[in-house]
Amino acid sequence: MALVAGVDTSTQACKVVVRDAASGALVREGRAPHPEGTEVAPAAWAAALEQAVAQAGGLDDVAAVAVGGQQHGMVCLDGDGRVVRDALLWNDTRSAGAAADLTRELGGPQAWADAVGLVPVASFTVTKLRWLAEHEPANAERTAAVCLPHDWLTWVLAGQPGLGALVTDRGDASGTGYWSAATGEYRPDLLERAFGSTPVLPRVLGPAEAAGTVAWAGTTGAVLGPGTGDNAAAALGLAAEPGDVVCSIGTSGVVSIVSTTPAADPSGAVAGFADATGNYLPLVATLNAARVLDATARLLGVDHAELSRLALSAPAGAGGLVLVPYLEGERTPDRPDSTGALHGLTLATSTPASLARAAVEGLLCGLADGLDAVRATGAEVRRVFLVGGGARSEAVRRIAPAVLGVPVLVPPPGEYVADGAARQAAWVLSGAAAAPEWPRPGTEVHEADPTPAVRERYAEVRDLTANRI
Ligand SMILES: Nc1ncnc2c1ncn2[C@@H]1O[C@H](COP(=O)(O)OP(=O)(O)O)[C@@H](O)[C@H]1O
Ligand SMILES: O=C(CO)[C@@H](O)[C@H](O)COP(=O)(O)O
Repeated sequence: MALVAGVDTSTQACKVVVRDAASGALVREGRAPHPEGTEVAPAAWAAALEQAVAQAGGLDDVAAVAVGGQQHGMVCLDGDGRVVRDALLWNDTRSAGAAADLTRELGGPQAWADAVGLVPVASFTVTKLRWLAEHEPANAERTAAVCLPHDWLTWVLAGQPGLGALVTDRGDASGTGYWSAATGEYRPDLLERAFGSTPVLPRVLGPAEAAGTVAWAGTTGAVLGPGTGDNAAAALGLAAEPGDVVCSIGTSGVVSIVSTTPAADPSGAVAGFADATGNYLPLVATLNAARVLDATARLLGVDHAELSRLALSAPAGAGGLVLVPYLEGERTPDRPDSTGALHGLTLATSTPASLARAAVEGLLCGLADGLDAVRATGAEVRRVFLVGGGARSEAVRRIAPAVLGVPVLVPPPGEYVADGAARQAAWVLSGAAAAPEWPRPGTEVHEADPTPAVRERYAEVRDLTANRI
């Protein structure tokens, strides 16, 4: 029995699954937390990987490994392969001004959508590089190569074999802002425009192209997959097909759709990413998802089970209470400096149940706007899967179909990003033309009468927010 391992180096934690390459059966798993914050030393990801791998029983008997990871984070390496500064993560908003400058300088949103399928916002790597060039010129000067969290961890697993050996894949490259999913090419001119020079970039591998072999922490020889961004990995883990939407409620809220055609949305709502199979993955992401539930539970002094019970005990619309959940600023819509807001407080709505309901509905309204934006690109939505830590909430699972206005398919709680990475590893190992057919996770179907009034009231107030001080 050949075993494969999949890693999810996500925002809040590192998760590892070991699966049977032929059947996909789960054999062992492990996880370890990542540090808080939007600026993180990559060494912390390597340490969490070691811990999670140890918990998952090691990699000695594993034939192939691949890494899925949080997208967009800027990892800068010097000429000797040392990390230049802490990585700026996808949810770090300090480069919002750089995003606006870059957009203007190239001639506006349409020019960026045409060039690389996305319009710069603070999340994308290209804006972080502009920020670095402007604010930390000495660090920019020392930067000999730039890569993403999953690229870096793949390179660490390979034994850090020199900058020329850095690799990435289409899925993650498409979130940089200097690689086009439509053409499959880097745009060094855009990198030069943003950063003032063109550091070494990872080679973009095909979906099942080997990235070398593991030489790490006493383990050698396992084949390395190219890895991919977490959302492309989740789609692969769920065996999503064209028209399938994956709605993920993790640190980020994501609505992505597998598509046979690239997207280029000049409104900036939908980013024209690639997937991990050779297709495309138009995607909307918000900065505020599961942590809105964490924060509301903390405010109310309850755990997630009680928050869910409270939310379900209140009526749809929470009696008019609306939580605009921009607790970390927001990316879609582009409100990097915004804060959250509570509208509609009355004596009647000043209850834990109303607040719990408003929190669940607020985060889901952001995702429903995302689903609308995906549809507005012309994409035909076939099915909607709901995954991520937030989908463990019963209230989220039951209220989602009402707010989204479609039935949602909820697979069992699991690590679908790590599963997708494991499936990619099995694919690379097999040398076959397509990923192995592992049994699809069964899904629970949640249906509910749509509640458009909830979205209408949310739309009335979502721009009425204060900026942070
Ligand atoms: N039962 C639950 N109800 C609501 N939120 C939950 C529940 N269980 C976990 N979470 C939240 O889900 C988030 C983690 O989800 P995950 O998809 O693993 O995130 P990420 O991939 O960004 O690290 C955390 O914020 C956690 O508090
Ligand atoms: O920025 C994006 C996608 O564009 C996020 O999806 C990040 O990739 C982080 O995801 P999670 O840690 O929430 O899974």
